[in-house]
Amino acid sequence: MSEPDTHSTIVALSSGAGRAGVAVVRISGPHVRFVLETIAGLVPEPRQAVLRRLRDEAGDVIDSALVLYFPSPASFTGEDVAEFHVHGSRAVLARLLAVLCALPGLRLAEPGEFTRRAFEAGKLDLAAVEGLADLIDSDTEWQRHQALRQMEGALGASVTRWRSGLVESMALLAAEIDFSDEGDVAGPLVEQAVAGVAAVLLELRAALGSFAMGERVREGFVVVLAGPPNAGKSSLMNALARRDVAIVSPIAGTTRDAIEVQLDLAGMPVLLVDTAGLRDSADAIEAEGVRRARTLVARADLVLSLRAIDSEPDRIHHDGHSLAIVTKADLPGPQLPGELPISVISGDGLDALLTAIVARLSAMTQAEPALLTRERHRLAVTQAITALERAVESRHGQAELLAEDIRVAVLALERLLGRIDVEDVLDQLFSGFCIGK
Ligand SMILES: Nc1nc2c(ncn2[C@@H]2O[C@H](COP(=O)(O)OP(=O)(O)OP(=O)(O)O)[C@@H](O)[C@H]2O)c(=O)[nH]1
Ligand SMILES: [K+]
Ligand SMILES: [Mg+2]
Repeated sequence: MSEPDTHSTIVALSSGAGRAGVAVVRISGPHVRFVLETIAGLVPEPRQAVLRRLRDEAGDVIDSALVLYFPSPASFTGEDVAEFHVHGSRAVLARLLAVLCALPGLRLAEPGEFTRRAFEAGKLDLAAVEGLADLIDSDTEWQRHQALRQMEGALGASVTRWRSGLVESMALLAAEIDFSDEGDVAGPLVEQAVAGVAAVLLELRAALGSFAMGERVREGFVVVLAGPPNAGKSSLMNALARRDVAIVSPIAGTTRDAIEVQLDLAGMPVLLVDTAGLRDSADAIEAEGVRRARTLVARADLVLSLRAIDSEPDRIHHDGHSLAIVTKADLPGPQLPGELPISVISGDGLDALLTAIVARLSAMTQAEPALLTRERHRLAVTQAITALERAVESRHGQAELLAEDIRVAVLALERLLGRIDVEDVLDQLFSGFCIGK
């Protein structure tokens, strides 16, 4: 989106497209009061829903609607905003949008344009905009929880606190530079400034530690099914997904490509991956499948390591990275200590397996949702940490150099909230937004 024009009033369907009981059309900009008078015949009291017939220029009724008015500045975008809650029919929406866009000064919004106006009015910082995007995309409880916290400004509040700590240290250094004689050793003000920086550093390192978790919650924990051919990997995949995602057959080497399915396990987003049975194969395609399976096992958050109960129990691995599972427990055979028995035929052991998976993944996480959720956040905080480490480790006593390192860190942190470099991030983010957000 290049140079958005902010003089027009933007119009969009803000609820999902398609037939529905109710659809919400939202407008924002300087012509909102005029639009309300023209099509609803009045400007309602702020934030109070009124039931009105909406009419076109010829006076024909478009639909009856709940109409809401949010005067500037107390609105989502900071501008005058109105909402029309109409019946969610394609014909009603087509007519209403056509009538609105025919009015002078009105046009359809571009994707993310409401949010962009909110950002530009200072209603949301960039991290909060990202939180809003994640909330709209959230599929599971964990994602909703994390996104909501970010949208409500958790990262923004932390950055503001870190920044003010650093600015205070810079002020101490400025005082030191102004008042000390040249050649002096580090005075008490420098000591105090360095202590302030060290305190912020501690918090930045803790936040960085939460990044892996934040990214996992956004993108899903990767859980990989692995084991020899015919161990029952695809059968378990289908049982956990509750549908026929993967082909199951008694022929060893049935699965070749990795097959992925997204699951919501007790609110936790999981990407479950079925893989080719691990064995040495002369078949080039199967061998490639096995190679891919090994790569997936290496980057998984958790490996479900399967063995059929009627197979030779040669080796068993259940390290911190994997759960040992013995399949086909409805058949006779030896069960090894530490193995979780399951049968997709009887359904035995499946609930216990789900509980075990959730427990394993939960153990990787902390109670608080992560502050950093995107690579952009990780980069900015890493840059700030690098600059501050340089400040406290090697610049003792050199007030000017210290102040410069702190300034670099402050700039990196400001990037998180969008005070600088904002256009690139916004363009990328809003291209993923739907119209009306
Ligand atoms: N009795 C019994 N048979 C099972 C069970 N789970 C899977 N099977 C059978 O075992 C055979 C192999 O199952 P798959 O799910 O295709 O095994 P896989 O590990 O995906 O095999 P590849 O993709 O070839 O590596 C099929 O005939 C399944 O019906 C089970 O719990 N009990
Ligand atoms: K098979
Ligand atoms: Mg398979």
